[in-house]
Amino acid sequence: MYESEKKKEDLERTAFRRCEKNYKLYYDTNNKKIKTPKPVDLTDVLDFRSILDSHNRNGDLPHGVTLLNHNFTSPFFSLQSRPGFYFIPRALSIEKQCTLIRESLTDFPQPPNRTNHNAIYGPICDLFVAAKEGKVLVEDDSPISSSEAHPDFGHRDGKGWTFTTEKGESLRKCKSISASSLLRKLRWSTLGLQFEWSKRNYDVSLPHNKIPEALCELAKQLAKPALPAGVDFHPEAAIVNYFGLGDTLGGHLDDMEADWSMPIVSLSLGCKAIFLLGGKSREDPPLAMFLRSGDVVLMAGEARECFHGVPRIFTDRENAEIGHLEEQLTNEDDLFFLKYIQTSRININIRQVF
Ligand SMILES: O=C(O)CCC(=O)C(=O)O
Ligand SMILES: [Fe+2]
Repeated sequence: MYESEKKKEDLERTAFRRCEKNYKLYYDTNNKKIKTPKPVDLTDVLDFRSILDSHNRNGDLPHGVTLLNHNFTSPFFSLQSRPGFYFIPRALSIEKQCTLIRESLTDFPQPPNRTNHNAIYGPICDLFVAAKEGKVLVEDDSPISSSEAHPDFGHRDGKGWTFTTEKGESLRKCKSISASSLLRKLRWSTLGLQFEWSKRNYDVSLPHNKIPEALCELAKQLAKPALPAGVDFHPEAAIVNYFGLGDTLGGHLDDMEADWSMPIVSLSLGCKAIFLLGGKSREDPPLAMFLRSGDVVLMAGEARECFHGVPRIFTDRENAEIGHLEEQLTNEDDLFFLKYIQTSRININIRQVF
């Protein structure tokens, strides 16, 4: 057996990996004609919204789950087995969810913020608008003079990529990709201090803007349940994750921030997902829970040492649970946002780095 295969098999032996596989999207191989997802047993998935609703009806709470009620946020849950973890169901109003969805697709991926597309295409401006207008990104072979090249735009070998509305013959000689495919393939963008994925650390030398004021204020408010009175959270960086059908986020730790007593404030938008919260070892069996649009998770203190990930998002009508967004995003201007979010999930997680 190759070393890499052996490593993979070893990895699959961990409790976290087995749990991921349990919830991941697989297709039924028996039916070759229609692609049908394999059914998944969801009975063990914690559902904090229904726990809250049933608590409001009859006062019940499952063992090990605590409900807290401070006056600065909606009611929120903590778990006896995972100190430092907090779940705030329906923390974001529908209007706020819509605003954040719009921003995540327009402003947040704008340079100098970087996205997964930077490595191949350099910085891309106005991707969402280009996708809406049916544009195509083409490699421009003409050498760019140094006066034309923007210092942040990282054009390599004097070549750059530009959007065009041209179609057909003229594009055949160039490398090209449609803006709508690029939008579908957008997996992350980074705000504030830029996270450098290859080094798994922040590169403070990269050009960056501050976290947008409204997002900063929202995160500060939402962080309060995880912090002692009088201690403030200072957002310096955020990662926006974009998930389409079949996309997952593997089990990981976020350990590149200096002060682990500070929470990671994590906002869910769009289609419902399953979130796995493991323990300090990949061998600890994770807890699975639903994350719906508008839910917020905080991970501080000991919970910062817990492996976590997203093995599944649900994009089908019944399970996505985005009816409230469909009712809200009905203006002509919003239809392209709606079309995107009907089959996607967006996560914004906000961090204090130093
Ligand atoms: O998508 C999520 O809910 C979690 C995201 C996350 O853990 C991360 O980006 O570090
Ligand atoms: Fe994370």
